[in-house]
Order: sequence, then C-alpha cells, then structure tokens
Amino acid sequence: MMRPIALTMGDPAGIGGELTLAAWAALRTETVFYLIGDPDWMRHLGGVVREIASPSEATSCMSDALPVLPERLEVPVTLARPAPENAAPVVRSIERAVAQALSGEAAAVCTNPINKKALQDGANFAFPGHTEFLAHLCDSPRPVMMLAGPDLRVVPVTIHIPLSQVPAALTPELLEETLRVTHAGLRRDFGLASPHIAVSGLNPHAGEGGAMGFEDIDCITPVLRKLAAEGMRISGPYPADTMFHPRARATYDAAVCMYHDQALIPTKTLNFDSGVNVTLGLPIVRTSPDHGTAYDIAGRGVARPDSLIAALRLARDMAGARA
Ligand SMILES: NC(=O)c1ccc[n+]([C@@H]2O[C@H](COP(=O)([O-])OP(=O)(O)OC[C@H]3O[C@@H](n4cnc5c(N)ncnc54)[C@H](O)[C@@H]3O)[C@@H](O)[C@H]2O)c1
Ligand SMILES: N[C@H](C(=O)O)[C@H](O)COP(=O)(O)O
Repeated sequence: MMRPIALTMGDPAGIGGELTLAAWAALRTETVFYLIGDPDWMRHLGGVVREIASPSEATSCMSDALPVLPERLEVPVTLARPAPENAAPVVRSIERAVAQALSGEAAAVCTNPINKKALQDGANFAFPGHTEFLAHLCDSPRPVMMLAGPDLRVVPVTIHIPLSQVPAALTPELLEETLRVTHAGLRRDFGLASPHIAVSGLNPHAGEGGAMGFEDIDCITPVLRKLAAEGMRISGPYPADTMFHPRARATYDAAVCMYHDQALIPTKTLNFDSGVNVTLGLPIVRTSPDHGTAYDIAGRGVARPDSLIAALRLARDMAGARA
C-alpha cells in the first residue's frame, strides 16, 4: 500500500485551506494525503476533519474525513491578510513534511502556496521560496523548478531574483547543472528514456549573432555543445518568442529558459489550471500548485482546486514510479 502524501498548509490567509478541502472531496477515494495544519481552522472552513497523531493513520480515515496532523496557528486567520505571527507554524509545516518524506513516513510532499515576503517578515525566512528552502532541508546542491502541464514542461534556470541580476547569475556552471538535473528528472520521473530539451536564448532573437548581446554565444552555446557531445538530445539557443507555439512545442519534451517569466508566462498561459510546480534535484518528491495565495479571491468560493489536485496526483504518480 502506498504511503500518504504530506500536504503543507501554506499561508492560511490565502486560498490553500479552501483548496485543500476541495482536493480532499475530489481525491478522498483515490489518493491518500494528510494536511499538516490547524484542524480548528479547517473545521472553520467547513471541513470534516480527523486529527491524526502520525502519517500512518491517514489511510484508514481518508475516505471519511480530511486527515490533519496538527500544527496549530498562533493567531486567528483573517483571509487576505497574512499574519506575521502565523509565519512560524507555516514554516514548521514545511519542515515537518520534508522530515516525514525523508524518513519514509510520507511518500511525497505537496505544498500549498506561501507568501514569501510574509514569511521573511514574520519568521526571518531566509529563502526566496519553497524551492531553495527544500534544497536546504534536503542538503541538495542544485534544486530545479519545473512547471509541468499537459501542453508544456518548462524550467527557469534563474528563479526568484531581480531581472537586473539575471545576466550575472547566468553562469555556464549553473546552466550545465540545471540541464543535467532536468535531463535526469525527465528520465526518472517522467519516463522519457531519451528526452529532447530545447533551450532558449537570453537576449531577443537569441542575441542576433551578437548584435543584441553576447550571453547566448559566450555562455549558452558552449554548454549546449558540451552536453550534445556527451549524447544528450539538446538544442538551441532559440529565440524565446518562437519556442512555444504548437509546432515548436511538438519538437521537444521540455524547454529550459533563462529567467522566471520567460518560462512561467507560457506555462501559465497554456496551463494555468492544470500546471504543476515540481522540484527536481531533491531526494524526495515535491510538487505544488503553479499558483500563489490568491488573496484577491480568498474566501469567495471561486478559487479553482484543479492545480492542487493535479499536484497531488503527480506527487502520487512520481512517488509510485520511484518506489
Ligand atoms: N507555490 C507557491 O508557493 C507560490 C506560487 C506563486 C506565487 N506565490 C506567492 O503568492 C503571492 C501572490 O502571488 P501572485 O498574486 O503573483 O500570484 P497568484 O497566483 O496568487 O494570483 C495571480 C492571479 O491568479 C488568480 N488565481 C491564483 N490561483 C487561483 C486559483 N486556484 N483559482 C482561481 N484563480 C486563481 C488570483 O486570483 C490572481 O488574480 C505572492 O506572495 C507569491 O510569492 C506562491
Ligand atoms: N515558481 C512559482 C511561481 O512563481 O509562480 C512559485 O513562486 C513557486 O516557487 P516555490 O515553489 O519556490 O515556492
């Protein structure tokens, strides 16, 4: 029998709580997960809750109630207004989920959205987001963020840094390591024996032969040549604006782009409600919805659970493939 998935609470002032209840209703007979969160808050949201003392108790109650491993909030929740006092339990929820995945009690980790600044303000959270925090907890040197959807898999080489810092951060070493982790993840977790990776340029028109910048020539191209010579199916650097139309997407298994929005605009345009954020390069399986805390709609009953449901299903399938 498959072990349960640990679902973190995320920012309780966001849509994570309501989405968790919707995901439980959708998955209660097909995928076992437990929430590491506040049972009273989930009851306040209308949930049928069963408090558990360990992940192993989740399976027996999943079809009847949402299993909740208590991690109690410090102050009452006001939707759309993240409370600094609740930052510590939000972080503990992530730490406990990772520990349970590393110990084998949980099959995988799925994270509800956090507000990165709220955690920095309330708990001195020293990371740009989950990706870097999970790598720290797992002692993994090179975590890779992949957004996986039905129409596109895409990876940003640089993630949550200011655009002005991208050129300096884009080193041949970072690009090579990211490509190697992506390639390994496509083989291990997506069952692609010989995946083809398409790589974007950094500059408009991939630098136009140097007329619009040299990073494409001096940094990206030598790395692609090195990996291709080792036998990796890899191509580029391509002008990013012509990589994502249907005929282009049909030529590759994943696209690797140079910075956050270059990757996330196409994936959230194509698959906003079905995309899943996957962290590659960790010893554990971790997924999350592709969206954030959505304060503007929290509590209004209009938030779509589709991405969280897809994230839980993908975590289940990835963990099953690794077992
Ligand atoms: N996985 C994560 O932890 C994660 C992902 C993205 C953003 N964030 C964080 O969330 C906060 C808000 O970020 P943002 O406003 O850029 O992005 P967002 O995804 O929270 O919201 C962007 C827009 O999409 C809508 N939206 C988001 N999820 C939806 C859903 N499930 N159903 C229907 N509509 C939905 C929102 O209402 C909003 O209009 C920030 O602090 C950001 O750092 C966290
Ligand atoms: N990459 C997501 C986005 O920008 O929409 C989100 O921030 C998730 O990042 P973490 O998994 O590192 O929290």
